[in-house]
This record gives sequence, structure tokens and C-alpha cells, in this order.
Amino acid sequence: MEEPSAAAGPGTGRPGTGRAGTAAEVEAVIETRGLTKQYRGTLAVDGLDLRVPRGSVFGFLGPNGSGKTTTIRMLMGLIEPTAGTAAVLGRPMPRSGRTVLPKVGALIEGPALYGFLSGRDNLVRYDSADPTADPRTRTARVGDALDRVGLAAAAGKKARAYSLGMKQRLGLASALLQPRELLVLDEPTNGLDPQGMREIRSLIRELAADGTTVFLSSHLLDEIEQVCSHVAVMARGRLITQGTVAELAAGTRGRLAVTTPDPADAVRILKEHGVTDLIVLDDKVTGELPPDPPDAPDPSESAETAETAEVAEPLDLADLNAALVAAGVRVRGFGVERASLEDAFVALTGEGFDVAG
Ligand SMILES: Nc1ncnc2c1ncn2[C@@H]1O[C@H](COP(=O)(O)OP(=O)(O)OP(=O)(O)O)[C@@H](O)[C@H]1O
Repeated sequence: MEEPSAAAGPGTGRPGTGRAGTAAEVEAVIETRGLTKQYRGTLAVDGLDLRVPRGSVFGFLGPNGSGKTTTIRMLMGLIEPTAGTAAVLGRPMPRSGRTVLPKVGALIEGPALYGFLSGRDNLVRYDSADPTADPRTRTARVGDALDRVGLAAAAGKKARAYSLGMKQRLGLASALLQPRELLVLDEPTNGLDPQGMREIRSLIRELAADGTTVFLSSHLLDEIEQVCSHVAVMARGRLITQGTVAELAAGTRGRLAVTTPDPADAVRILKEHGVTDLIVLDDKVTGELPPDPPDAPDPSESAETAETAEVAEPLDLADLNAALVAAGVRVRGFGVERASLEDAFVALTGEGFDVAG
């Protein structure tokens, strides 16, 4: 028989009300310093400094094996760090687990459910195990949680007959029996079909809209882009970067895209101006803009031409466009395509990413 999940404990906390801003002074609900976990032969988590602002939907992103689950287990006090510290809701973990965990709903490595019980009876069991939960209001509480995750109609079915998505939603319902300040979800859409994934994502958005901080791990970039306000990127146990999703994508240069009926000429001119990795697809030419030279002056303050800009100054897009036109290239479209989080990840880690999961 499966054991119920360890960290979805009884709750007394109130959900947070604020939304996260970008300002550093927003209170952190999770903060780690040099958090490290060494297994024999494996440095699973290496000196992690993580800061999760209250009110954020925080994506903890990294490929399989990058240390996400190990970090979450340390945050929830399930394992001891080898070195470093972790604070959750402002208190040190694992020392303050008894105070902190009732305010945290956690779903780690899939929900632990009794298959022979109905969905409703699974929740009744969870609720009964919570000494702070008033038995007189149990039915209403369980009903509300089932409603919340869209399982009211299927509440009488045995949990073993549930789809994976329904099981995941039931797990979330168990974490939602009490109001929570923080929800920690380890790969909440893992193994779900696209419909199940959509359901869980919209549920996460709803919870976040109510003011609960949500910390979720994922190896799916598009998932993070769709639901998260903030992201931390892990690779091989180390934190590569953290910040808002918008900041991270903005930090990566997008690709230049030129639409033209003269792609061959466009490629020649772009090459002459230092654009690399040129790809032609029908009437569209895309390429990597040359990196800005270090300590380059602001191009708007310079009167130099595009020819010299190649050597000493950032490439001015207006000059590049003018050069194309001057060379007789008919330009229908010209611009820099927005960089995605995937571009940012690849730029940061030098690695590809398993986008499809
Ligand atoms: N109990 C353990 N004993 C030894 N090594 C472990 C243990 N738990 C994790 N590891 C190793 O630590 C590294 C990080 O694993 P972890 O499960 O934290 O990564 P992850 O990013 O959560 O990946 P996944 O999504 O596959 O769980 C891996 O190399 C893993 O093999």
C-alpha cells in the first residue's frame, strides 16, 4: 500500500495576499544560502542561493538529474543538507518544520493515494489525520477541495479508476484542504496528457491568482513560460540564473529576421556585416547578430558608419537595413524576433533542452 505524501500536512496558515513585484524588497518565502547536498560520488546540489518572492509563481527549471527534487526535499525538511542553509516562510529548515509545514502544501513525486478508497474518502482520510481540522466542518472542507480541482462529479469513484491527471488533481486537493501560504509542486504535470497538463496549469494559475505563492519544478520550458512569473534555471546541481521570466528572455538577444524576395543577396550583405548562423527559409533570412564589443559607446551618440561599426561598435540595425536596401535587396520585413526562454536556456548553459519532455 502506498503511504500518503509526507509534506501535505495539516494547515493553519492563511494564503498570502500580495503579488510579487520585481523589487528585491518583496519578502522571500524560500531563501537558501550555499545549499548543498552531496551523495556518495554525486554532488546533487552545489551551493544553491535561491530566492523565491512572495506571490510569485516560481518555476524551478532544469533537465532531469539537475538537482530539483533533491532541493525540494531539503526545503521540505525531508533530507538534511550537507552544507548551507534553507529558510521557508522565514524560518530555518528542517529545524522549524513543525511550524512551517502546516502552512505549506506539497506534492512531491506524485500523490500518494489509497486506490481502494474513493476520491472523496481519500480526502476525508487526509483531513482526519490533521489534528487541527474540525471534524464538524470536514464534509464541507472536502467538498470545497474537490470542487476546487474539478473532481466533484468523480468524487465517488475509486481512486485507482482515476486517470493520472485526476490522481494529480486529487493530490492537489489534499494539499488544499487547508489554506496555504506556499504550494510546492514537484513536476506537477509529469506523465500527463496534453489535456491533463492544461487542467493542472490552469489550476495553478487560479491558485496563484488567489495570492498563494507557487513553487513548481519542471523540465518543460514552455510550461514555465506559460504559468510562471519567475524562474530559476538549474544545470548539474548548480543555479545558472534566477529572475523574472521576462528578464531572463530579455537578456538573450533574439535572431535577426529579414523577409525579402532576394534572399541570396540578403545573405551576402548580412554576412558582410557580421551576421552569422544565417538560415534561409523561403523568403525569410534569419541570423545571429554579432555580439556587442565590450564597453562599446552608445551607437546613438556616434556618427560612424556601419562599415566601421563592425569593428569597434555595436551593429546599428538601421544601418544594416539601409545597407540591404543600398545593395538592391528588396526588404519586406526587418526586425529582431523575440527570444524565448528556450533561447535563454541554451545561451546560458550551452546545452539544448528537451522541450517536448
Ligand atoms: N538518494 C540518492 N542517492 C544518490 N544519488 C542521488 C540520490 N538522489 C538523487 N541523486 C542524484 O543526484 C542528482 C540530482 O537528482 P535529482 O533527483 O535531484 O534531480 P532532478 O533535477 O529532480 O531530476 P528528476 O527530474 O529526474 O528527478 C542525480 O544525479 C541523481 O542521480
